[in-house]
Amino acid sequence: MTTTPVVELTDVRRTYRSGDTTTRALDGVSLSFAAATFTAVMGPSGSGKSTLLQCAAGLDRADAGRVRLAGQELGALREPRLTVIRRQHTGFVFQAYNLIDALTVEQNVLLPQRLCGVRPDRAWAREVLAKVGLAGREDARPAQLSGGQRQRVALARALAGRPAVIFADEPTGALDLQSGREVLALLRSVVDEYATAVIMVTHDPAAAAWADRAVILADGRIVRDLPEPTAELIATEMMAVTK
Ligand SMILES: Nc1ncnc2c1ncn2[C@@H]1O[C@H](COP(=O)(O)OP(=O)(O)OP(=O)(O)O)[C@@H](O)[C@H]1O
Repeated sequence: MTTTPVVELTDVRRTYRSGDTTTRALDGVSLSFAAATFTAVMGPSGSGKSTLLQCAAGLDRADAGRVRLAGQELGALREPRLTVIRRQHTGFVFQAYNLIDALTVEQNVLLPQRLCGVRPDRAWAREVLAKVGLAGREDARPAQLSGGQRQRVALARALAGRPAVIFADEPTGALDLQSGREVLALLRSVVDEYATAVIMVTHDPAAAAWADRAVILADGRIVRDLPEPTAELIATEMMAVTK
């Protein structure tokens, strides 16, 4: 069975210029991500992981190459349309949760729908909150929750729009081991139960081992693409590229 990739990058390049300095953050990256797959993006600091995520999500524009998201080529789109595509098809989870403290848990989850002008689906919000283990905490404020619980609210918010792909940038970076594992197990079950694609940047080989695939970047290029990676294999390969 062949399926159209949810996200596809073809020979993507992204260069940053500041003053006389030019940095090739992405230097010819081609990758595709299918539905119901969990990919970890790894690599040394400065290797281009966040840039890859931003370009794949349409938050940053490639200088050259093609990015397709949910069947649409992003390079051809102007900002308002790009925003619509992003809101319709993507969800985001960040290391710092990015919740709004003045809103309740449920209001945070429904915020992207309100911003889209879509009628908020409270029943679905409650379902995704139950999915992440927060049934009964709908009226709490983020400040009343632990870091792990806040990240689970962020995941519920990402799920609320029924995205084809969730981009997660170091989602366990600020969490203790146990809370981090809970978030990773949830990402895994979202992939398996909802057929969402998850693309997660992480520095942690143990976190990456929850994925179906680990892609390792160095100097803006893909240097490893490992199927069914174990933490040991990832750690070994990371050492090899960091040398
Ligand atoms: N806005 C920017 N302006 C100038 N240079 C940038 C900008 N964003 C990223 N870079 C540079 O591009 C390269 C790749 O950065 P990127 O943040 O994608 O790497 P990363 O692998 O995510 O790093 P880290 O693991 O430290 O977060 C780095 O050399 C970085 O300094």
